[in-house]
Amino acid sequence: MWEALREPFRYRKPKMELPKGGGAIGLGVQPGGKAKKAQKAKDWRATLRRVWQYLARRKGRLGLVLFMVLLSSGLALLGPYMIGRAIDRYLGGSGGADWTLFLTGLAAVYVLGSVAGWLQNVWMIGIAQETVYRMRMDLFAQLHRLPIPFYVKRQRGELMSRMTNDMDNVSSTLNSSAIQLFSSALMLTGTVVVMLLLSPLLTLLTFLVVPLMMIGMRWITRRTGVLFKERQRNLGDINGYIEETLSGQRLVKAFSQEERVIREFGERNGRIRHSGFWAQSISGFIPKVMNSLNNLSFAIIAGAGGLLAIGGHVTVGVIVVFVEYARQFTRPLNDLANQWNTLLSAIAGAERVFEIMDEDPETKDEEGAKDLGTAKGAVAFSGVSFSYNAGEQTLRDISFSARPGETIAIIGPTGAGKTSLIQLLSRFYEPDSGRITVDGQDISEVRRESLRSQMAFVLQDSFLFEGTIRENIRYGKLDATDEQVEAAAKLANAHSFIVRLPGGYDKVLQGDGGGISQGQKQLLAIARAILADPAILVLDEATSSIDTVTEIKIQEGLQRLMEGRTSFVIAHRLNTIRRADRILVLKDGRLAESGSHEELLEKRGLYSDLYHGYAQLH
Ligand SMILES: Nc1ncnc2c1ncn2[C@@H]1O[C@H](COP(=O)(O)OP(=O)(O)OP(=O)(O)O)[C@@H](O)[C@H]1O
Repeated sequence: MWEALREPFRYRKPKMELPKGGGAIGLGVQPGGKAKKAQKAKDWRATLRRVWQYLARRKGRLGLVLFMVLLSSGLALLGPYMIGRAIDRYLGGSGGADWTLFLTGLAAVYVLGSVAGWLQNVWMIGIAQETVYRMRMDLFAQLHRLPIPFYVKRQRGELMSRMTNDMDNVSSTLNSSAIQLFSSALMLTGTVVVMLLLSPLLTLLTFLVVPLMMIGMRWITRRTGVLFKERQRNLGDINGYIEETLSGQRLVKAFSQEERVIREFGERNGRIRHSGFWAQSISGFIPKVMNSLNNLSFAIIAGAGGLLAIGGHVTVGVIVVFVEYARQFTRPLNDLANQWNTLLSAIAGAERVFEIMDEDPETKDEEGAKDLGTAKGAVAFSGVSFSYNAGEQTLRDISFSARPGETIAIIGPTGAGKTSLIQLLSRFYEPDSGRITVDGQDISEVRRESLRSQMAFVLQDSFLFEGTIRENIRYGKLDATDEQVEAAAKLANAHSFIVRLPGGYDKVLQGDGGGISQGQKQLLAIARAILADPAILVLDEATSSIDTVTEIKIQEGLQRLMEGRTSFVIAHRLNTIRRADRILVLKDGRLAESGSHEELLEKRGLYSDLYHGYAQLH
């Protein structure tokens, strides 16, 4: 029974999976010898240095904060000293006349100390917020500069966790812990100096407890450092899982996987509970250990101080000052230990943020890359080969050309490379060899943005943002007037369904087009592409069945969209294929055949087989 109750809380040494490219922060319980430890230390120092680069942008303000820290620490040392001196003077019989002055002075010291502490906090929060603001901006910008392959490998939720949880960790540490650490270190030094000046012997005796404190703290932080880092990673993991299962909600329901999903979530949740429990519980020891050792130091001061006072080596005032200072030096030590953990988890967060910032962004446009300008739409592939992973060629030696305004249908069995071909044209990926040109210009020599601005995509699953229908269509051309938006919607055959919706063009769509049908989503995507008015169009024809009326509307809308533009259609409908100026038949990454419908039928090759097979099915 007891074992069963204990089980969820049993401490298991965490598995050390260090994040890619990062490294554990310093306190070193991980295996790996000296070299690894040195590397880790270097890693966390490098992380701190990078955070410092952000902080350093507000050097002036930071200087003011440091001044306030100095002032408040100095005043905190002065208070007890004044009390000790007053006691000695009183006991020595010289008190009396200047008590009012003394009390006023003491009050001034404490009030001023509080004001300085408050200012230091407010200013530091300002600096921290600005730092986190800049880091968040940089991270978000970087996320939008990263290439598509990066996203293929990552879970969206896990990335979002870096943007939220990890940034929050950095933020809260900068807000308070960082400056508290500094102020604690300062207080500690100041206290020791004054204590030594007052009585070196009593100082030494008081400090007998320090090695014990150090050992206790080190024991604790060695464990919690790893656990905090693990908790952070577990949080990222669970966020990824939540995002994935919520996005795939239909799939989960369709395959009745709810129970399994809940169970798997439970396992992840359990890991967070486990690391969170141990990290918090072990770090919760710190104040207890410190308190006990603090009491021990009081006892030493009282006992040894009493003996020294009887022997005439110190005054009672000095003992009072020591008692106060003992409290003051254990508090910063306590703070140091507590803040150290927060700092560790912030460093872990910052490391995860910088890890993304260090990812290679989309290969930069070549030096001197040109603007494509307004394209006519002549597209040519010559000898293009491509692989996602080294050694596994996805496209081999593809060559074809399309004149402006032509419709090119791309067909072929699943996995033949149709989508990959389109991805190369839009430079989501770069070919291993060969050349792709638009209007005779090698697309690797033009600015990506100028290339993509000449293209529009209508994919099977067109994405709609949360916002009004009008805003969603306008995404194709942000400066379009309301009239232009409506004209595009009319051409796309979307107008009639939009005006029938409550709110019409101002109806707010929930996330990804919730609240409208699949066919309606496609009509909106077509309207968006019409408004963008691109020279080159990429269409991925829907394979899902849509009712005949909507289907006819979509076909009409698409025909209008394709007029006068070079269109690449991953085609599934016979009508589209037959009407195309050229058909590219892909098989196993090769261009098996190309030509018009009639030409290819005459060849009696792969296309003819596919066509007849398809025609029989329909
Ligand atoms: N991101 C990726 N990383 C590695 N391999 C990939 C990736 N995307 C696709 N592939 C592989 O490349 C090959 C071609 O895929 P592609 O998506 O281009 O085929 P497709 O003809 O569009 O297929 P479908 O008709 O099923 O959409 C497939 O074998 C696929 O497994």
